Amino acid sequence: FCQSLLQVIFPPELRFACLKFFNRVFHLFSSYCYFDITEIDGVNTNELYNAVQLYLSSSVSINGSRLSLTRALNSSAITFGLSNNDCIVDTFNGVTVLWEHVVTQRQAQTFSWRPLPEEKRGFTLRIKKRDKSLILDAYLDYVMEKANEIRRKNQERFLYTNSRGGSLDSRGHPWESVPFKHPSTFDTLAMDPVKKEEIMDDLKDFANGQSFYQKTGRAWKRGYLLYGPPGTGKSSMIAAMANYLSYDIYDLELTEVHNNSELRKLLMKTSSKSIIVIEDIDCSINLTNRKKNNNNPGARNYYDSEMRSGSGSGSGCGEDGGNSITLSGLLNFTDGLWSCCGSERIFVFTTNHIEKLDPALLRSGRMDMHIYMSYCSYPALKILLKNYLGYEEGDLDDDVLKELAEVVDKAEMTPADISEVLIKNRRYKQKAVSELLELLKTRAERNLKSGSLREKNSVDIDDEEQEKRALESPKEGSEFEEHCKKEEEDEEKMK
Ligand SMILES: Nc1ncnc2c1ncn2[C@@H]1O[C@H](COP(=O)(O)OP(=O)(O)OP(=O)(O)O)[C@@H](O)[C@H]1O
Ligand SMILES: [Mg+2]
Repeated sequence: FCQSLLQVIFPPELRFACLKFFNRVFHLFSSYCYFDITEIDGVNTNELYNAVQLYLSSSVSINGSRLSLTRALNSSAITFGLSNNDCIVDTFNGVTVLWEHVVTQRQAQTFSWRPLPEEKRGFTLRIKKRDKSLILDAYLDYVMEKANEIRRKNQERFLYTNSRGGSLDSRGHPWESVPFKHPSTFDTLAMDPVKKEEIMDDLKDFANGQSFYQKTGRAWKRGYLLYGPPGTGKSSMIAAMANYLSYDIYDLELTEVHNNSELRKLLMKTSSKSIIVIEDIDCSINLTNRKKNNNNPGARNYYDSEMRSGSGSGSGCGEDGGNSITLSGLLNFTDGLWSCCGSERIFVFTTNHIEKLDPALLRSGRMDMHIYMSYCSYPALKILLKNYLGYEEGDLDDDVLKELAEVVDKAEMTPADISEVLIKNRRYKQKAVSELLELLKTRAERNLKSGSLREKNSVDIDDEEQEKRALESPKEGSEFEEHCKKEEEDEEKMK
């Protein structure tokens, strides 16, 4: 009776209005403001909700008494989250904020274009009114950025290739992908530790250099040229770079690209935080024979004028059977205005023959760092012995180490050759070392006899010299550049 009396005196409309009024008064005098971030915003999923959830997963420690655990599809990690109606305090720029995870049952399903979950989930952010203008925007940006970082770390990364030869998939994507699982890291990479450290620092500086690139007006990208004999770890280095920075890899098969505009489209479809790789660049484009009457009809010649234009050759029919990609197109790809559609990209070219590359590719500013992957040196050998046999610094006899140090440079063996010997005998460590020593000695002797012996220093100098020569050979710019200039002049005349 009382209940129905109350309902008569206070009909629901009146009660609702009262509640609203008290709520208003409360908020007027409260020193806090509240922001609701609901999981579903209208009909769309609210990206910010997912970001907040991920971000809080990095701050919610395992100490919490009740946490929700999730593992997303394709993810390699479990993330912790706030349980229903739990709170967590966070600080940003010295300001404290409170996050609450609010979960309520959804009212009887109203009409919707798509079925909604039974629970209504959202985060409420509480900030002191006086702090709101100070941090809100910057804080939310920070949350989004952190969430992306976590997502990238947890997410399996991908290796993309353009092996379909220009055709698109059902989503209009020219790249095919597989999960990237290469185990190579900078720890497993056998090379001079000082050089390795230098490369790792360079990569970290690049990845953390957003403000630097902005300040200096440079596109946020970096180019590495890896050169050296086969089996010295160029591909392994690329995998290590990707694993170190948690980047995706786009393995660009130039022979599958028909013209420059296709190359540009491929570039536009790459995501940021990725490494774009062109392996064996000297084989992909004919950089040796610079004359038109080249002996190798299958290879592409970037001096051919129709090929250089790229844009006009939509059909992609050059005299070389459909490929009209050019060096200028390639340089535009890495250097031109298109190269910065998106950001945080690393270009890596590899070659076994640096001397075959056009100086236009080597000139400073094109490829920021030239990395020579050398035959196995003594410090690199120590890394291989540690990785394959578990030998630490003091585990091996001093005499054996001395002998190894003496012959390893003279033997000119690649880390790939040496790891073969070690893998074969990995269960018999001593046998592995003695067999390796024998092989190194034989190779060193053979090299001595065949007269190809070079001291380590002169090896380095030779390669550097080779590079220098390649850079210096054209006094007035490369043949390629002169050719371009001449063509421009011809065009002017035609006009
Ligand atoms: N520096 C290195 N450190 C560790 N392992 C190496 C190194 N170099 C080569 N290897 C081993 O040898 C194999 C071949 O190496 P990789 O494919 O990286 O050589 P590459 O320089 O890319 O050769 P290519 O010029 O033929 O492409 C790899 O599986 C790797 O395990
Ligand atoms: Mg390789």
